[in-house]
Amino acid sequence: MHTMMLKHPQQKYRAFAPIALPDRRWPDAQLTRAPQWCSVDLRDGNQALIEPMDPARKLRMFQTLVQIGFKQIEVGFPSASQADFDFVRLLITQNLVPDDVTIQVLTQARDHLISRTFESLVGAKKVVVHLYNAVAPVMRRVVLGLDEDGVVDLAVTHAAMIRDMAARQPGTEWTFEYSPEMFSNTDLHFSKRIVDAVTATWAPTPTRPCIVNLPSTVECSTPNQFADMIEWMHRQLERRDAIVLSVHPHNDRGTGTAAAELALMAGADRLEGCLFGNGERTGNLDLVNVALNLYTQGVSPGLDFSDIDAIRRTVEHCNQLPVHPRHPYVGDLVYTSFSGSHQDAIKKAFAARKDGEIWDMPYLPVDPKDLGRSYEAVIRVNSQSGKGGIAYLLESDYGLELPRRLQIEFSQVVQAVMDIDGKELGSDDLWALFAKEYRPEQAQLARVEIQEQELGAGGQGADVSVRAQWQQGGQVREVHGRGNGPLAAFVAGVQAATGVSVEVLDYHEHALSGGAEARAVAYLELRVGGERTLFGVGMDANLVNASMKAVLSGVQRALGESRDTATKVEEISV
Ligand SMILES: CC(=O)SCCNC(=O)CCNC(=O)[C@H](O)C(C)(C)COP(=O)(O)OP(=O)(O)OC[C@H]1O[C@@H](n2cnc3c(N)ncnc32)[C@H](O)[C@@H]1OP(=O)(O)O
Ligand SMILES: CC(C)C(=O)C(=O)O
Ligand SMILES: [Mg+2]
Repeated sequence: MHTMMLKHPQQKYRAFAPIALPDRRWPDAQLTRAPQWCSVDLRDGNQALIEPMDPARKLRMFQTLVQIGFKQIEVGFPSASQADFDFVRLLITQNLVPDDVTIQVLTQARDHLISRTFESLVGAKKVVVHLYNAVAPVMRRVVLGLDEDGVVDLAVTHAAMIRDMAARQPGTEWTFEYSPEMFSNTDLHFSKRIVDAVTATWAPTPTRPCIVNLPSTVECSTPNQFADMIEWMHRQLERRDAIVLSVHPHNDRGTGTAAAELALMAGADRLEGCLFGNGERTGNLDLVNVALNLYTQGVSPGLDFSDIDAIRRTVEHCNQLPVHPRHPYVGDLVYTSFSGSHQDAIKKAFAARKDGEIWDMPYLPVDPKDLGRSYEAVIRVNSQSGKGGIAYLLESDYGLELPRRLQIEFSQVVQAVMDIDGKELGSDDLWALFAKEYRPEQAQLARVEIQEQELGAGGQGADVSVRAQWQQGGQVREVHGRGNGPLAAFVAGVQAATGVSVEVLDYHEHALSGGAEARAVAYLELRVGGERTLFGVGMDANLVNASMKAVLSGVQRALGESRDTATKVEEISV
């Protein structure tokens, strides 16, 4: 019968036993500097791929890692396959490893694999030889068939073999690394015992340290418990001053990043992981995530992700696996807000932000531009959006600075379309909707004549008379009015022409930047027919004409509501 989730999972699974570390110090620690980074993309990442990388992809990955700034790169498991062996040979014989980069290779604690590993390394300048064997009780029991003494002996014998083989190749600068595999599932006292035995064999010194790498081969506890384990080892290990303490988290519980960060707080010096978290099962630690978490705390990670999208494309090509659109820092959607209230806050914060200020941007933990992203995708409009997002797009891409009440009015137009269509609207779509609704340029004004006459001492202001021709629907209409300014005169003319009262309640204007010619836009809030309040928008090279067009835009909209717009527009004539 098909098995189902258990009502009493304690019958099948047991909780991780807490670590006895009442005086733990890591909770008060702060991350103030970057760790040593080691990429294992070409080994742990590669061994988890559906199709392991071919030589061209491996080389591309290696060069990308070098460009990012990794100084330690695990390049393979040379005794496991001819492909891995050949790749290590290629790097060495073609001199493809920069002087400041150390390659690292993995080997099991088995004689023939170690011999083959050293064969692959002939002529290398600097190498980390990484030895591992399983230490967890289940692995001792079912895989190795050894008791604790037997496993310690396995590790020490092969650590000695490595030491001796390295001594026979003095032209290479060697560093040794030991990983008790499945450290996360192993009793701490046994982990300490085996690590101490290995480091006693290697006899590292503070100036020639070895690396002790503690993997959560399978993540099986909360990150605070992993941190307790790391602090325990950090405090208990012998020869600690001659050890670079490394961690190698996997992500089975989805907390690989947290585990790594807390492990650093607990005393680790070095992290192993992969770009964007590729690796066995749910992946290795995502090194980009940790590096950029540090960056957003003001700590330089020493790795360069200035063009994070190019790096993602390379990684996707090499791994033949996509990066999720919501992946931290790099996903397509991670700098995008669809929700109206988020958009509103971002728009206001961008407007308030001054150059050189500390980054304090709602909903954006990092400046997308630092990672080679533009602000274009920061706001995208769908049915969850509000006026702020719509206004932001029209301003960023079309230079329109809509007054607040016009934003509210136009967002209702957009929402009505969204309610029917439900699809995302880009700035081009929004502009098309705006142009259709307000016709800011359609009202063709021609032969505008403005005559101004100063009134005498007893009079007030100026007496202005406006005559204009309005070409609409293939016909030429005349508008003629008088007032104390061109706009007032024009409004009077339109009132006379339509028989409808028009009152200007509010007026905004600005120049439109961009384009060959200077242009202006006018936004008029009008009361038309004594009741309805609404906006008209006009654009023209001439500011006065823009405001006249805005009057026509608003009147057309108001009259178009009660009767068919096209015919009503035709009626607005003298
Ligand atoms: C957690 C990690 O990521 S560890 C890295 C794992 N990486 C990989 O496995 C990828 C590359 N691996 C390989 O290509 C192969 O597994 C090899 C070359 C390492 C070994 O291949 P094979 O000798 O054919 O063995 P196989 O793959 O079946 O591995 C199981 C054998 O290794 C033995 N073994 C496993 N770990 C160890 C160890 N640390 N020390 C000694 N023997 C070990 C097992 O006992 C088993 O031996 P058995 O066949 O006598 O029962
Ligand atoms: C070889 C070791 C470090 C490993 O990959 C693991 O335990 O996850
Ligand atoms: Mg691993």
